[in-house]
Amino acid sequence: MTSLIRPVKIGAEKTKVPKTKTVTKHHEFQMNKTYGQHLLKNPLIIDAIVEKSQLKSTDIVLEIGPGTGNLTMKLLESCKKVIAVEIDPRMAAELQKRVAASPFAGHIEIILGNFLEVELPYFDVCVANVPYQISSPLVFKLLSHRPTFRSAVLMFQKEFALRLAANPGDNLYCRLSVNTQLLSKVTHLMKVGKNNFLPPPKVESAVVRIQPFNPPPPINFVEWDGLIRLCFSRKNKTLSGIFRVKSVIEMLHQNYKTFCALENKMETDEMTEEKMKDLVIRVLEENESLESRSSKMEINDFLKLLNKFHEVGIHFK
Ligand SMILES: C[S@@+](CC[C@H](N)C(=O)[O-])C[C@H]1O[C@@H](n2cnc3c(N)ncnc32)[C@H](O)[C@@H]1O
Repeated sequence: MTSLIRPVKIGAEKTKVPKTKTVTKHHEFQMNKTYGQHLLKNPLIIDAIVEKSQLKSTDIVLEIGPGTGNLTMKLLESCKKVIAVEIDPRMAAELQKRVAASPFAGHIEIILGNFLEVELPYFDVCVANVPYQISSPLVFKLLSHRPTFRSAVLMFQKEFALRLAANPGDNLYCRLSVNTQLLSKVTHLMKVGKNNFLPPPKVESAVVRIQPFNPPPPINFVEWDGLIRLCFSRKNKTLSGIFRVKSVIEMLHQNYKTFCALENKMETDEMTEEKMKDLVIRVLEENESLESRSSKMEINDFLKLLNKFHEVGIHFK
């Protein structure tokens, strides 16, 4: 359930049996591990995140998972308003109390709910130490939000952050890297050690900046992701090897027939699986991609390839 809360209704939602008991400056809380509750306790890291966010005094900032407000209080000093989406009513209540006792009482809106399910309002910048367990859907929810925001400065598990920012040839270059970098510029900003959190997580962390391209590229993301999913199914295999597999040809043949039906084109009896295979290999050959491996391909290489496939009626969804 999504609701705008003021005042916060404590106990509106049941929380799991707590695992870790943590005392912070403001309260005694029992942290809920399923919500990834690791509060930022180092003020220097908090200051660095706010500084890297390059906020304007007129900005509306979206914070995902404000917790007890350690980052929120700093954000409030640098912007017009913070909209904070928090799933745990105990955290939301604590935040509400903390802000009410500060000069920023009228500058916060708390949305109690699951970030992945709430309808997001307008915001200029997103800043958050996010719950790591929802990192991937969180990024794509932000990137599909309209109107496009200016930038997001986000703390993730280190390996996830490195994947987001990875370049062709890097070990961690993957589907997540190309899908994110198709839609935005990703910059790695800093590493953050476990001991800056309370309680410390098991993994190291890192902060990245994501700046969505505005306007977004005019690409059918379902088609794009279909191609990318296939190419990265074995990222070190040649495209020729990937596309010759029988199940892949069957899938592309089926897509071809569906596409013809949807476009009211004559169902071509002549298009057999054998011919589909020849067509696919011809496209790869003409595009000089037979020996290409996804692990080394740039975003533009994939875009060019997708266009070539579309030109001959080959679709990925
Ligand atoms: C890593 S803690 C960060 C807390 C705080 N921002 C800080 O840095 O001290 C993640 C926060 O996200 C909240 N959270 C977890 N899952 C969420 C979800 N799906 N939607 C919104 N908030 C969520 C947790 O309750 C917790 O407050």
